[in-house]
Amino acid sequence: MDALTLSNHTAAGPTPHGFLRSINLSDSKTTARVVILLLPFPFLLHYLIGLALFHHAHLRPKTNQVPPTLPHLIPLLGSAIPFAFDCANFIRRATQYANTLVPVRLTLLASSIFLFQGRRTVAAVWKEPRLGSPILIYTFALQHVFGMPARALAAYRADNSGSHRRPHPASNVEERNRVDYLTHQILFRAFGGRGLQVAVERCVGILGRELGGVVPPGEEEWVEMGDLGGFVQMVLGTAVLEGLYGPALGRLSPGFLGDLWAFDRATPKFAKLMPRWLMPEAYRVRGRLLEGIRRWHDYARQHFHEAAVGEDGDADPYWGSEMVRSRQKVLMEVDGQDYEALAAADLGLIWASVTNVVPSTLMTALHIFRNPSLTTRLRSLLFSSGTVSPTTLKPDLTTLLHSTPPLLSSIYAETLRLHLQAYVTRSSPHADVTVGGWTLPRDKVCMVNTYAAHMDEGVWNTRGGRYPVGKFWEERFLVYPGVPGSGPLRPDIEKGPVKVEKKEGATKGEPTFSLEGLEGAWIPYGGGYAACPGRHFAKRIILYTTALLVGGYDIEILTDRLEMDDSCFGLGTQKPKHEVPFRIRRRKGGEGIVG
Ligand code: HEM
Repeated sequence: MDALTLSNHTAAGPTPHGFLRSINLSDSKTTARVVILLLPFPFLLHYLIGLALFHHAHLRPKTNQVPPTLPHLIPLLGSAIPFAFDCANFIRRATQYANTLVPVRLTLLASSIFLFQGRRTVAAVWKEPRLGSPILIYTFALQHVFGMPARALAAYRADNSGSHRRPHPASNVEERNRVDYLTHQILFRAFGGRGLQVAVERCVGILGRELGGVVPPGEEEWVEMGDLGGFVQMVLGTAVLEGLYGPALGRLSPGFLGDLWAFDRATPKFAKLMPRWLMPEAYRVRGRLLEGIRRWHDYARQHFHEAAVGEDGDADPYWGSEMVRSRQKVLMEVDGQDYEALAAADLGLIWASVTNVVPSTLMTALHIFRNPSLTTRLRSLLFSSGTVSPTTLKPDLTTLLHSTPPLLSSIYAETLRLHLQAYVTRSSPHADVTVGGWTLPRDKVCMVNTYAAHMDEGVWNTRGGRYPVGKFWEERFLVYPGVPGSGPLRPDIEKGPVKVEKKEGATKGEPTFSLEGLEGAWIPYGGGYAACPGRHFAKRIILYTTALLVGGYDIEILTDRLEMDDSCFGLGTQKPKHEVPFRIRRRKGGEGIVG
């Protein structure tokens, strides 16, 4: 008889004591088997207790409770593996309870973070001024992704004064060390008002020049190319980089833009703290980028003079813009900063300003040009609305902003909804904070995931499942007058008091673009005081580039294949997994007037 077979049976079966007595523990093989059999029990027990607490918290919620912990098997490891490696699926599963998006606490390698999801909860996070600072994630990124030296990080870590003009009353950080507030002010000036206008004008001018280099004016032959992604990265990437940071950076380091895209692909690995020996090439690329920025800074320090500032009152050929000049002055006053630290800070800014707007434009264009009838329809609207001139075939920036065809606005919003996969991070360094009926403990990390919000079937209108949340639908954000059930929100949910943007293009009988009721639901740029400072710039660049390509060029996509790459989940805009071959030619002026 096997040593595990029970010897002490009762009428009702073996007793537990009999079971244990019956095991022949002197047999080491048997002991090992027993240990192996019993090993999962503590983990299972831990999981079951977690599960019970999790359900209890949702079924009998207390006012302002801390979000419950997602049950997990292994205590210290927690949900770290699916969080890091099965990101998109895990986030969707972890934030759902009874088909509703809910906040949840995740255990990750002995620490914990809080995911705050659900459109009303997210809207409440945006409105809470104590959650207005992203300094925590900013510091993490500067250290682990952008390579800022430790001596310079101390000032960022110490800054608990917040992003607002008035420092938090419990903070005693000196004014010149308020790096969070000071850098935000510079960004607000650069990407708001006049700063925004001249920056966009510079970028679109360079975009025209770059396109002309690929498809020369006057030529109407098709040019075939291997990858639309590479093409947009090159022409629009150059336009944004040079428009914001000036011509010297790229001239002194000709491989800079290529390295920036290689670095972008490696950012998830840097964020997961992968060491140098596991990805030496990525570290080399980052080293080259930092060296290129230092070279540019040195050159600008030597050559800049006030008279070099151009007619727009902003650009100069050395630093590139007022934004960069101001950052140099302000950051050099902060404790512990030096030229190396400033290079890392600028790598962060350059990465943020190029690597989302370019793939977002690419995906907008790709969705349009993959669908020839959509291209024709949009082209016709661009000409009939006066957005694109029928003679030059170029968009007019002012008209584009004031009378964007609602279809183009809807395509833009739908592209960002479908492809934005970013974590937006907040914390409250001084006190616990209650938002939307949930409490975030002091100094804990609160994250909002844009993908979870954008895939929320409880919020988005799918016209009864005809247009699933995971598929592109160009009309999702259009409201048709007199058509019940049109518009981005599910018809059966309350819009609530929130209104993000006025409807555009309201002409009798025609559809209008609407973001009504979507605060906390459509969040590609984050939200609240710390929302992406480059969002107005990004919107203008995406709309302008799309209108320029649709109005002035024919583009044929030479493949039906479109799979998306999730490897940068959490860090920004999705890109296609494969190359997208295409051909492009200029259209003839005057031909564009359709319908
Ligand atoms: C489609 C394009 C873009 C998307 C989807 C996007 C998205 C985001 C998101 C989600 C955040 C976090 C916001 C938050 O914490 O609430 C962010 C932050 C930021 N974005 Fe953008 N962004 C885009 C383009 C740009 C551009 C063009 C610039 C600069 C010109 C820019 C500069 C920044 C900066 C500097 C931050 C960090 C701000 C801080 O320190 O708080 N972004 N962006």
